[in-house]
Amino acid sequence: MLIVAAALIDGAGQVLMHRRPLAKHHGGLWEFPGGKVEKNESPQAALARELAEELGIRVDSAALEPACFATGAALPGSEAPVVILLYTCRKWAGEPQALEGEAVRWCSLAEAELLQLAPLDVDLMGRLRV
Ligand SMILES: Nc1nc2c([nH]c(=O)n2[C@H]2C[C@H](O)[C@@H](COP(=O)(O)OP(=O)(O)OP(=O)(O)O)O2)c(=O)[nH]1
Repeated sequence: MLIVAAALIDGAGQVLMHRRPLAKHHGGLWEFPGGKVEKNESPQAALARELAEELGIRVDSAALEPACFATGAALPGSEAPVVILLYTCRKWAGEPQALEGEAVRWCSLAEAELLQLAPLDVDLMGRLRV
């Protein structure tokens, strides 16, 4: 299963983290915002769609820069391993809000590393260079 996620980085070098809905898989853990790539969708288009749905911001595909990836075991009921592609993004329109999740917060990378992160987001965080 292919997942895409974004490290939104503001002018002060802070990154936006998203807290997953409590009732979902890894509920309450923090992650880079994003979600599943649908059939016949490009990763960049999927990420722009997920950021609009989840945060209410508009992102141009050209503003998404590939950063790193992480892989994990298949989810229960699926045989396909989880692959997450992380992009950095420094330009968007609108103010990010938690439209679907529990919360969003801006933090320095050092602060973000101390959040209770979803397992694959721990790997992404360790590989992210901004
Ligand atoms: N960000 C992140 N996602 C993970 C990890 N491990 C893991 O299995 N996933 C899976 C869970 C979700 O199915 C998917 C994230 O996509 P999503 O946020 O759109 O999925 P969701 O739980 O809202 O599921 P759905 O209601 O859309 O079906 O990636 C992880 O460590 N970090």
